[in-house]
Amino acid sequence: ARPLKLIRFPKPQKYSLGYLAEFAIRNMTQRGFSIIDNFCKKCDPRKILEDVKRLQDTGVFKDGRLSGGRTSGDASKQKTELALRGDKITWLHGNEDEYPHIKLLVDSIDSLVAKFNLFSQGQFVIGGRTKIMATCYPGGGSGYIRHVDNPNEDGRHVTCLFYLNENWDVKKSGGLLRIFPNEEDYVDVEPIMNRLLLFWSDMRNPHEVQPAFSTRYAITTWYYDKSEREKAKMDKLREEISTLKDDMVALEVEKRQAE
Ligand SMILES: O=C(O)CCC(=O)Nc1cc2ccccc2cn1
Ligand SMILES: [Mn+2]
Repeated sequence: ARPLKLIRFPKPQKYSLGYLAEFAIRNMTQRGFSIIDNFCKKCDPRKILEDVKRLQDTGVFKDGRLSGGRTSGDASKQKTELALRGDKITWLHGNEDEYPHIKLLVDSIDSLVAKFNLFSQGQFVIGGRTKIMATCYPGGGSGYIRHVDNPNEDGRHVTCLFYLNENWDVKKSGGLLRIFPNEEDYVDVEPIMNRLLLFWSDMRNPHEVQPAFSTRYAITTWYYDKSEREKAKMDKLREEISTLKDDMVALEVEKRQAE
């Protein structure tokens, strides 16, 4: 694999949302991902970090790996498990008044992504998003093994990652997000304060978080493609109906046996 040169977003002037959306789509179409630095204009990103830390102090962050893989509980394997999935996460709507700066950030990302439909040439239609995920990698070598966000067409089309790490030094603290947009290349993205990273959520962008040795915060949200999401929901309903039918047959058989 060879490192791809990271295109740095030109020094931001007062770009319109329309321009940013067009820039993001153009880059994502060409390279699978796009980076917008100094994304937050209206709010101070340090205030967003304060909100996330207050949220964290309420104790709602859970081990990400518990929702994913299993932990062995075996101390010797702990280091590896930490590198595989060491994130601590919590979900929120993003409109909570107790976290006004997170709300401001989410509203600006929503407004940017809403403009994507103007430039998608019908390839996709953004319709809605998941809840907001606040994540903290507590350092100590915590990372996230290479994965694809949406490998099975669950409807998620664009991953949006907003980083909150002031003066992050990769040499000291690791924590690079490495994206593999194709078989030969990879791209290393530093999780720096006020950086918005967007990429297609499907198989086009396998990615990993390399072990972090300082506390590393981010806010993530996924935007749905309307039709993919509708189909995924329909498939889920069909699955539930067929399970209910099986249950009914089983009950019918039990009833007969009891008679
Ligand atoms: O923090 C970063 O730079 C990216 C980390 C990352 O990929 N996180 C992540 C977190 C996830 C949590 C639940 C389900 C799927 C998930 C996929 N990706
Ligand atoms: Mn991911």
